[in-house]
Amino acid sequence: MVKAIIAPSILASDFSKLGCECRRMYDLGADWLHVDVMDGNFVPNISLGPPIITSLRKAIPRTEKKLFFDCHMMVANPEQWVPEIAKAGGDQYTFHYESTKDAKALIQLIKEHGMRAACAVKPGTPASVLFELGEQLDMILVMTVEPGFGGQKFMPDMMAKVDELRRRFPQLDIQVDGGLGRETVPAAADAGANVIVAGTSCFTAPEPVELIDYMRDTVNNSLKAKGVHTE
Ligand SMILES: O=C(CO)[C@@H](O)[C@H](O)COP(=O)(O)O
Ligand SMILES: [Fe+2]
Repeated sequence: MVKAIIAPSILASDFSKLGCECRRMYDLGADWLHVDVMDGNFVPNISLGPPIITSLRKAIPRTEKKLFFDCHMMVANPEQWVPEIAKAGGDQYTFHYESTKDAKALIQLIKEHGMRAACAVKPGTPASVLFELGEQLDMILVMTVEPGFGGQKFMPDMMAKVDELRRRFPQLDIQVDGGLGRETVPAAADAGANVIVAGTSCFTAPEPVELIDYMRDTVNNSLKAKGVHTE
C-alpha cells in the first residue's frame, strides 16, 4: 500500500530528552521515527547505536504504542549490525548501497531477522543501481543531502532519481531524507516520494502538528494524482 508516511528524524531532537522527544513526535502524528545510526567511518559523524535503540524501545513498547523504528544505517559494515538492530527493536533496516559488496545477501539477512529491508543511495549514486534490487526491497531511500549531518540544504536535482524510481516501482515505498520541510516537500511529492524524513523542520516547527498534516496531505494528493495512492 503506497501512502504518505511522515518520519521525524530524531537526530534533530534534544538527546538529553530523547525518550520524551520520541513520544512527543508520535503524539503529534508521526507515523515512523527515523533513527540515524552513524559509525564515524561510513560518514564523518557518530550518533547513536543499538543500546540507545533498545532503551527507546523499552520507553515506547510495541504493546503500548505501535511506533515503527526506521533505522537508517550509515555504517561501513552493515552486515555486522543486523542482529543487534533486530534485537534492539528496529522495524526496518536501511543500508547504503555504497557500503556493501553483496546487497542481495544483505537484504536476505535483514528479512531473516524479521525486519523490513531498505536500500539507500547517496547523491552521487545513480538510481539504476536499484533497478535489479527493487523487487526484493520494502523501501528505497534517495538521499537529498550528503549523509552525515542534519540541517543541510535539500538537493532538488535528486528528484529526477525519485521520478525514475517511482515510474519503475509504482507500489514501492520511496523515501527522501535531508532538508525536507514545508518548502521542499511539494517537489518531493511531485516526483513520487511517499516517505518523508523531516528532522530540523519537525523539531523546530512552531506548529508541528500543522506541519506534519501539511506534509501528509501534500504527499497523498500527489500520489492520488499519479494514480498510485492505494489506501
Ligand atoms: O540521514 C540523515 C543525515 O545523514 C538525515 O536523516 C537527517 O537527520 C535529516 O535531517 P534534516 O535535514 O531533516 O534536518
Ligand atoms: Fe537519515
